[in-house]
Amino acid sequence: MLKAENIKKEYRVHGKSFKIIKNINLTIYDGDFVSIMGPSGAGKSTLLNMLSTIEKPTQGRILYNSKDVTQMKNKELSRFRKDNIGFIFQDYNLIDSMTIEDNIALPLVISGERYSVIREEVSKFARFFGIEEQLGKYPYELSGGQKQKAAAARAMIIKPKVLFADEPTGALDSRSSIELLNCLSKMNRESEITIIMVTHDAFAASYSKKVMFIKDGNINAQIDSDGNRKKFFDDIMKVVASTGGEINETI
Ligand SMILES: Nc1ncnc2c1ncn2[C@@H]1O[C@H](COP(=O)(O)OP(=O)(O)OP(=O)(O)O)[C@@H](O)[C@H]1O
Repeated sequence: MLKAENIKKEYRVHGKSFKIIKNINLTIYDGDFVSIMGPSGAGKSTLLNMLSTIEKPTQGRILYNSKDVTQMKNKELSRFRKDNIGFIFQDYNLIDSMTIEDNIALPLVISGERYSVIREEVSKFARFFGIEEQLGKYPYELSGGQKQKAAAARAMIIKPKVLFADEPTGALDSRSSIELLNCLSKMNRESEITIIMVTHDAFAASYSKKVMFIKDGNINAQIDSDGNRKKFFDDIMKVVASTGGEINETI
């Protein structure tokens, strides 16, 4: 279980302070799939970065099964991330000079896994994401959708407990978005990995089980899916309309 208690984030720019996250409390249960939505500049990525331990809150606690990650020192935090957390970003963050196979394998190479295990795991995840044909290629030879699937395979190969995704479909066309969202949703169902995703896109959010809306640094609404994706999409759009939202409604 992941809990944020009274978290606040303030940035100081040229001596002026900006309160980006004002006071957020939330609980995310194991196996959940949560989207964070809200207008541009609302603090979605800032919240995601704090939940994923990339940034520390100015105040408040973030607890993973009662363990406060805001108190961890660098070494402990690195180990914690390596064992528990996966990331996918809008711009893939693949290493251009390495093949897709080597990109996906990288976390296991770093952790000193045996070569035979690495090969087996890479082909398992490449199969899951439907990119076996791309393993020998370099990132520039792939489409955006294929690159994002490779990035997702690389994030998943260490079997994280929580996968954080910041606008993972932001640069993808609708077909690639659907394929990626189907993979994420399947992974969430089958391996019970918790997924926390920032998105502008109500269609992408409709694949999750819960949407938290943030506005002006606070959570101002939260809705749950009853399993019917189309109905959930309509529910999301209603909240977006009522809170006045700047949110995409692709498809
Ligand atoms: N390191 C930083 N230093 C100063 N200000 C920052 C920093 N990171 C973010 N901000 C500011 O915090 C605010 C929220 O940024 P954030 O990226 O969390 O918003 P967002 O909701 O994810 O927006 P978008 O949808 O446009 O990506 C913005 O005004 C941004 O300029």
